[in-house]
Formats: sequence, structure tokens, C-alpha cells
Amino acid sequence: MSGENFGGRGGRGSNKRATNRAGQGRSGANKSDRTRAGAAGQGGGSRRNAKGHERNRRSLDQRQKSALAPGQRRRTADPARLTAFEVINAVSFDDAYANLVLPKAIRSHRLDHRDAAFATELTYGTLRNQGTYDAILSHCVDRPLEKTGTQILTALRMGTHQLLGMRVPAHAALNSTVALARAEIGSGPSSFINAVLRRVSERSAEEWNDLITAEAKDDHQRLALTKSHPTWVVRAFRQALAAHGRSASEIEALLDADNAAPVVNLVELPGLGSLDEALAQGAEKGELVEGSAYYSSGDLGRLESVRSGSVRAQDVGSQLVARALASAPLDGSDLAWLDLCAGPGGKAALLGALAAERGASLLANESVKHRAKLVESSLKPLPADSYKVVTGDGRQIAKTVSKAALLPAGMSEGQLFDRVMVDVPCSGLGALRRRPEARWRKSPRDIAELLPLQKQLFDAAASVTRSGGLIAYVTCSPHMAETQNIVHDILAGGEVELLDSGEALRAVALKNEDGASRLSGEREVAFAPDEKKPQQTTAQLWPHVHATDAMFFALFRKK
Ligand SMILES: C[S@@+](CC[C@H](N)C(=O)[O-])C[C@H]1O[C@@H](n2cnc3c(N)ncnc32)[C@H](O)[C@@H]1O
Repeated sequence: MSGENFGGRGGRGSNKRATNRAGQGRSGANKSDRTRAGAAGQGGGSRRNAKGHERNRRSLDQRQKSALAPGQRRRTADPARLTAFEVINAVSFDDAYANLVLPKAIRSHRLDHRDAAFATELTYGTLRNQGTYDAILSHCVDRPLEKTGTQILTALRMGTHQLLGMRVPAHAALNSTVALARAEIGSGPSSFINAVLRRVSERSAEEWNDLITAEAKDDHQRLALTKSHPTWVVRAFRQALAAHGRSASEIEALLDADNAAPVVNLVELPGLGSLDEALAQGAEKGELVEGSAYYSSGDLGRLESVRSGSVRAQDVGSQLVARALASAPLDGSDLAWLDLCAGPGGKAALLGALAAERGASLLANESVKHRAKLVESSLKPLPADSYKVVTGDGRQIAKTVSKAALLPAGMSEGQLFDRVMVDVPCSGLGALRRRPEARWRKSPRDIAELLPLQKQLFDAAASVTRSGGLIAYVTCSPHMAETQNIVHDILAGGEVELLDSGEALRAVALKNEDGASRLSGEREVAFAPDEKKPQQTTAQLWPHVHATDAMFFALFRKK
């Protein structure tokens, strides 16, 4: 038994024995080892859906584990590492979102503050740096990594992150990962994991960096491997920097920002909430926009204002674009606002609160039922007669507004809107900091599939906007196809004109002592797609410049 089938090249000393055994194992494994190796790495072990995601493998890996005699599974994993292991496996097996699963896992393991922080860093760091760690691990394993089995790969990546990305002493990183593997996967895989991680530990992070840099075919691949992003994303980001008026040489800083843990941003709903409690609990006032704060003092659920919904976690980029739409100058009536793609309701809550303060009301539309429910709950703190949530395809919004019963009080059948938010479904490439696994799940094909929908949603929004009304087109992505190219297509339709979106954002940002907007100078956001029309700009926020998600904002006026 043991790690024979798992292909460790082994390292010095005892690791060499693992190397030898690995060789024997491949040719002379006993039946249960062969069964396990097959389940772990080959044939039926790798079921993928059309997008290449691993699916429905839990039963296979569970069979792997249950094939072990109980005596071989000592339950000695420490709770913080076990939490990370379970979450990362849920991401691999069930396409789960780490940011949703992790808080529940932390609660179910009753982790204290310190262990919760450790589990969070281990989970997020492992997922974010997966590309780099796989490049390193492929030097330490003598077969394609995907053939090692999902749980084993999870343990290897976690061990590598502790060795190279966290300040965990090597012996602790090794022993604890091996104990975890022994308890959760079995003693054979744990020997293999021990052998592989010893090889990883033979070089420092810098030495591994040099090694994989030397192997890269070109600069895109170098950045992809050393900054742990898919190569196509590196290429797209480089183009996007240039397309939004920044230097392509900022790419390294951008990729680094994606790999850093973001601080939680808070927003107080205007007229309804107050940041006082959060500030008293250690939050710091936001630098870029009023009514915001940075919070790094642990569980948000401790705050009554958060539990009541009058203070919410919301990226500053989202706050800025919602406020920019709400504050942009507008002639004529200003009572009917629409959020066409509202789920889960972050921007809708801020927009709705701003609308209610001015006596306007908000219709929040969302196509997915359970997300519409989230919008309902986001809007709960608002006056009940100031909004309505509807579930429907945004492309059919003209039909929706033809039914008076679906509209908030004060709006009537066939309502046309004064301010409209179109925060389209997009690749989410601008939020890679917050969704550590997202970069590995996206493909250029996903973007291509979304483009027609994005344009159709904008057109539908324009069809229910009054002449002179404002429409914000927003994506949480800087990708050219979803941003500048869509703006180009929108303008070609001739129904709307592009406004100075950069100025709209600058106007709602806080000011420096000299009176200049904090979104000017080095932090400038505006870019004029047409040099001949310098006052018609789009705006792009960046994680490495503004410490926000890479939110894109284009503000239009209906002709
Ligand atoms: C980027 S998210 C919006 C985020 C939201 N504005 C917020 O701040 O919380 C895009 C939303 O559009 C929804 N969506 C997708 N297709 C849609 C459609 N055809 N009509 C309306 N909403 C749609 C998605 O379900 C998703 O909730």
C-alpha cells in the first residue's frame, strides 16, 4: 500500500524511497491501489462538463476514501486546514463559490478569530495561486498533475501555499498537510504528498519563480505562470489597460492587485444607515467616496447596522458608479429610476436609498428568481412605497412596465424612466480579487456568449428611457469586448449620446485638500474613445490604482 501509484518523484533521502516506490507502484500495484489510482486520475476519474469544469466527482473520490481500512484514516487534521480543504474541494467538485462556502464552513467548524483568518488565507491564497503552484508542482510529480486526483491535488496546492506563500515553517506545513491527507484521503496518498511537498520545500519561492520564469515561452506566459492568471486573461488585461488609456506596463501591478486579499468596503445607505457603529469597531473612513468605510475587524455579522441592512458590504467601485448615475445633472423630471439587472441588489439598495431621499422611486428588475429575492432583502430597509422588485427578462422590460401592478406607487402603465442602471451580466474579470476561483472558470467563449445579451439589455433599457434621460452601462470587467466595443456598438445605433462619464465619477469622489477629485491625476479614470470628442468619455476603475474592483462605467443620454 502507500503512495506507490501517485507518481511522486520524491526528493532527497526518504523522498528517494518514495521515488522508487512510485516506480514499483505503477507496474506492480495491488488491486486496491490500482482502483484508487484509476479513480484518482484516469478515465472516469475526470468528468468535465462542456466548459471543462470538473463535475460530480465527489462520489468517485469518496469511494477512494472509503476503500481504505478505518485504521488507515486517522482523524488528526487540524480544523483550520480541514476547513480550507473542504472548501477547496467544494469549489472543485461542486463548482461552489469559495466566498459563499467558506463562512459556513468556518461556522460549522467553530473556528476562533485566528483560525478563521488562517483558513481564509489558506483557502483564498491556494485558489488564487493555483496556476503558479501547478507550474511548481509539475516539477515535483512525474505525471500530469490532473492525474493525481482532485483531493490529492488540493492537498498539494494547500501545502505549497503554506510553504511558499504563507509564513508557515516548513516542518509545520509538511506535517500538518500530511496529517490532513492521511485523515481525509488515506495513508497511501499522504506518503505521496509528503514526498512531493518535500521537493517543493527544497527551493524558496524566489528560486521557484526564477525557474518557471526561465521556462516561459514569452512574456504573457511568464506573467501567467508567475502571477497565476490564465494566459488569455493576461493578454486581455494588457489590451484593456491600453484601451482605457493606461500604460500596458501596469500589467504586473494589476495582476499583483488581483492576488492580494481585498479589504471589506462598507456603505451606509443614505438617509437610512450610519457607519458610526462600524467606525467604533475599528473601521476606517473611506478615501474615495462619502458614506464608505474600510473594515478589517472580522465578522461583519457582529454589527447590528449590517444585520439590519442599513449598512452593507459593497465595493467602492460599485458605490461610485451608483452615485455617479444618481448625481449626474439631468433636466426635467427625475422621479422614476430603473435598475434593469439588479441581483443581488447591491447597487439597487444604494440607488433606491438615494432615490427615496429625493422622493423618486426605483423599479428593480432581475431575471433569476432567487436573485430577485436577494434584491428584495437588500431593499428591505427602504420605505416600502419607494421601490418594487420584479422578476423578468430585462429584454422584455417594455412589456413589464406595461403592467401598472408591477410598478412602484407613483409610476404608471408604460412608464418611461429618468435614470437607468444597466449593470449587465459579464465575465466578472474585474472582481478576481474577491472571487479567487473565478479566473480558472472563465473562458473567452463565456465572454463571446454574453456580448449579444449585454447589447440587447442596453437597447431594452434605452427603449424605456425618456428623451433626455440617463442610462449607465456598467460591467465588473475591463475586457475590451464587454466595454469599449459595446460602447462603440451602442453609439452606432444613434439613439443615445455618450456623456463625460469620467467627470460623472470624479464629481462624486471625495476631494483632496487642494480641491481636486481623488479620481484625477494618477488616479484618473476617464478615457475618450474618440479623440475628436474629448468630452465624451468612458470611465474605468482598477484594483491596482483605485483599490476597487475593475468597474467600467459609461454614461449615456437618450436623444
Ligand atoms: C452584474 S450582476 C448585477 C449586479 C447588481 N447590479 C448589484 O450591484 O448587486 C448582473 C445580473 O443580471 C442578471 N441577468 C442576467 N440576465 C438577465 C436578463 N436577461 N435580464 C435581467 N437580468 C439579467 C443576473 O442574474 C445578475 O443578477
